[in-house]
Amino acid sequence: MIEAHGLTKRYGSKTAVDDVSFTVHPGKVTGFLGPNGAGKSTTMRMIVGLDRPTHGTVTVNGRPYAQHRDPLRQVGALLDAKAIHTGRSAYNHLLAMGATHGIGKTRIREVIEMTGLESVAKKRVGGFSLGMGQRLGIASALLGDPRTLILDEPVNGLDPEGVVWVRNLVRYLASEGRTVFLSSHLMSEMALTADHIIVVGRGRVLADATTADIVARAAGTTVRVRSPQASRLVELLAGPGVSFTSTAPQAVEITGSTAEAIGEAAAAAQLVLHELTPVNGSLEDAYMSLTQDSVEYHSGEPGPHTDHAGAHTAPATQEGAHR
Ligand SMILES: Nc1ncnc2c1ncn2[C@@H]1O[C@H](COP(=O)(O)OP(=O)(O)OP(=O)(O)O)[C@@H](O)[C@H]1O
Repeated sequence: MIEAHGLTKRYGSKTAVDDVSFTVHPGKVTGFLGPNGAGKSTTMRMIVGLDRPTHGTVTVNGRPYAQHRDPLRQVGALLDAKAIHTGRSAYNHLLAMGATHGIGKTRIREVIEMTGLESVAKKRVGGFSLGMGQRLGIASALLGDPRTLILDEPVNGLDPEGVVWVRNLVRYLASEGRTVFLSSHLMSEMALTADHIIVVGRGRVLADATTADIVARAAGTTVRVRSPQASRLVELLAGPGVSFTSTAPQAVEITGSTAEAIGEAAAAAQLVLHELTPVNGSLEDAYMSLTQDSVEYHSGEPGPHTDHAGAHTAPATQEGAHR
């Protein structure tokens, strides 16, 4: 279990983490999402005592990290996969880590096997690919068989097989009753992996709910309609907050209304409908709408009409802008 209360971190005038409180529960995979610079890594670093909070507290399994006598058995962390002595072999790296906790060769061989590093375990870490480095970082985190795992971008650099492997591994670890807290920018992967999600933006918590609840917020906001009288239907439904995107002849996606309201309006006007489908939202949709005001580093639109001022593009609420 990880418990943060009023956690705050300032670097000079920059507030990286701003009065953040949350609980990460055992037996679940909790995803930690947020735009670049939102404060995820800083929060994770404070959890494992690598950064000192300016205010507030954070405990892991009931105590501040530094007060654990056997930290490797309490918390396994992957924070920066490159922060490993490059001259050592993977095996020797794990041996050196294990020596601090009396962890023997049997466990080292076990984690090497679990992470698929058998064929490169005796090679120098300096020659590792990004994916192999990530696997070694995960092996290091697992070494002490910890009750809590904190993984910052664990699938970064992994191939598709590796991504699925991490998903299955963290789900298995959570099913054993461990606390698993991981960050990722891959929304589709997070949707498949996490039971619960905490979203941060500009150092503050924007959402803390089950993945299903967060996705549900974005669901049902768009309804796909096909009708031979689509243009009549658009005229009928036009109003504040309702927008339309024509997707094909006689087909339109309507945002800002519900399937029930559209169906009833069509029936009252005796308009024929061939399709009336609420379009399920995705975690990405929900994330985008939650963080749209918290993104610090905006990209321009692709193509020749890039907004060179780098200004915030308007949310997709105008006609034709939704998809
Ligand atoms: N040591 C530091 N000194 C000064 N500012 C820092 C330091 N570490 C982080 N920051 C700033 O704090 C903010 C939060 O950074 P952090 O790395 O925690 O964000 P993040 O959510 O992990 O971002 P990303 O998704 O890009 O990894 C950023 O604006 C960053 O520039």
